[in-house]
Amino acid sequence: MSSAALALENVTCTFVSREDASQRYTAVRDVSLTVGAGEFVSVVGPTGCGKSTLLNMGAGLLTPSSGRVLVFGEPLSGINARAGYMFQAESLMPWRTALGNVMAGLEFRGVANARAQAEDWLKRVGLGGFGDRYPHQLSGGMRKRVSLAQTLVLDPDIILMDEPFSALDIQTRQLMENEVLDLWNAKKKAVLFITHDLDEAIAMSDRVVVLSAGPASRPIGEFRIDLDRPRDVAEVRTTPRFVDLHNAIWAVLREEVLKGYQQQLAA
Ligand SMILES: Nc1ncnc2c1ncn2[C@@H]1O[C@H](COP(=O)(O)OP(=O)(O)OP(=O)(O)O)[C@@H](O)[C@H]1O
Repeated sequence: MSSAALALENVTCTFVSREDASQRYTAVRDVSLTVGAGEFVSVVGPTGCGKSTLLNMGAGLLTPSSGRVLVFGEPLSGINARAGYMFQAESLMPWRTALGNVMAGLEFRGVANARAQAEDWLKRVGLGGFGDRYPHQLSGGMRKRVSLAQTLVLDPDIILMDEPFSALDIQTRQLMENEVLDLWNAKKKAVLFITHDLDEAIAMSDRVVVLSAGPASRPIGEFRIDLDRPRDVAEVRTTPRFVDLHNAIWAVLREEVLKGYQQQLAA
């Protein structure tokens, strides 16, 4: 049997409060989640439910309190070297040019033709002529493209994305989503994509997993997205099948979003 690219097996993550060590908070409990090789999986759920916690465990940045993480069948210890990450926050080094940022990971690995590979990836994300610009000389969308090139230039087998486009305006965001889908289509890497935006999750994914509101979140629904590919994220939203899927998933998610909202008000 071929093993999944990434498998979280019965993982629980309990945080100890910094202020009071006797206080504990279980963010996620007994979660099992797999991403097959070449599969695009999104996790949606109310704010604070533990989506980033799951991703961080997959990245090896956080060790589960119980359960385990498997990467292509092997138990993960330490940082997941087969994964590339793209987070919501800006991750570019302000003192390096766009090209310098894309090259950094390759240089760190001692790759011989780092410059040529980085230039190639900048072209692929539509920034061929912008290699010598510094991050502050680029728009928000361009900086995201540089981040994308920075992640993909390392050719990771698993791509972990935590709300990478949430800071962008809707048009730029849809352009970026389509670009990611095109790049993914060409290479078919395993993707774990975290978002609070159900439309985005459906438009991009092969499978959408819904997490319950915290504490002790767990998956409460899983939906296969059988929309044809290639997809245009803006166009696909108008198809009847998309609307059906949206209604079905929202029926599960709605209650949890309301619970999450109430908890925030109470906190
Ligand atoms: N290092 C930590 N120490 C203590 N509690 C934490 C820590 N990291 C996360 N938490 C708590 O765990 C819960 C889950 O956080 P997480 O960031 O995974 O949620 P999320 O679903 O990604 O949230 P959002 O949608 O708002 O980004 C939250 O209640 C958060 O406050």
